[in-house]
Amino acid sequence: MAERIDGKAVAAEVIERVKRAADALREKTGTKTGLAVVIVGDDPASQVYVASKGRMAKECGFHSVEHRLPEDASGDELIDLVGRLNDDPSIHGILVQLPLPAHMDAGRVIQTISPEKDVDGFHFINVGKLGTGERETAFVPCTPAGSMLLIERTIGKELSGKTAVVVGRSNIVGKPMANLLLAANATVTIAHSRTPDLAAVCRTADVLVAAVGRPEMVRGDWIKPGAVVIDVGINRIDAPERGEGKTRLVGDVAYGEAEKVASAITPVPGGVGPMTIAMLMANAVTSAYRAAGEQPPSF
Ligand SMILES: Nc1nc(=O)c2c([nH]1)NC[C@@H]1CN(c3ccc(C(=O)N[C@@H](CCC(=O)O)C(=O)O)cc3)C=[N+]21
Repeated sequence: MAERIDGKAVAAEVIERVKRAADALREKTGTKTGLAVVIVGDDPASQVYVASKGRMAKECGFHSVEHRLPEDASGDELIDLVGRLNDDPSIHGILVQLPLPAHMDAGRVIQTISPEKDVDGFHFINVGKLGTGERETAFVPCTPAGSMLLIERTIGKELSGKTAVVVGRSNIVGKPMANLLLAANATVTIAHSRTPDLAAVCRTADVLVAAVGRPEMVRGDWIKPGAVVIDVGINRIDAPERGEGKTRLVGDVAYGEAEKVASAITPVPGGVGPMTIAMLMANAVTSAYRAAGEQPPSF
């Protein structure tokens, strides 16, 4: 049976280190790490995520602010708010919760966030820095950064000689994940919905990262025996066996099948999800260190 990679436990360790780093910075320079989360509309899933980000930020001793705009706010109103946060020296990290309402151009909004405060790592400047290996001053997107930390904890930092397959090519997960694996010297393939014989490609992977957003798409026989499997998917599906109208979370990997083949695998929930939030806190305190002219710790 595969080892179950405990993302919740690793995330708690990261949070502990963030808390200590934030305290140390405050003692040395008086800088209190400030994180602003902006949410537009009242999508219930987004509310839950934003609430847990706020809770975690407070736990880290941050100055934590939440800005809520109505569903029918204009793109310009949101951009004005981002501009004020850019100019506010008490704020070191800005996160605009995605998805935004359809009438807003999310890409345009993200590019108005100051790259120095872009703790999601979605701004072109940060994307370019990651792509060119300029890690010292970049922000790495939280989900790939957290996934990478789980891989390091499981098989180490050095992936030369290993084959990695990332299923999914989003700007938020797939592409930055591939860049991180490449930087660790893995031989990397990015596969996606139009890849012929996806199962055969996945079977080449010593490290398999599933980020497609399709419940339990990756089956047990897609997995190379002994592979490390990172399941980024968070899919809410109906669970009538739990009672009328009940739902449950599943990943992009059929866990029960995969754990019989893999050497290690992340569960859903309790795997990559908690790491995403922990890395957001790590990016925020890193930003505060940079703003204070101090060398941030590594997480
Ligand atoms: N600008 C922006 N940045 C984001 O990082 C961002 C976003 N927008 N929009 C939404 C997605 C989703 N996301 C998650 C974070 C934590 C969990 C998490 O902690 N999940 C728990 C379970 C949560 C539950 O029970 O629903 C787990 O997997 O164990 C999940 C999803 C961040 N996102």
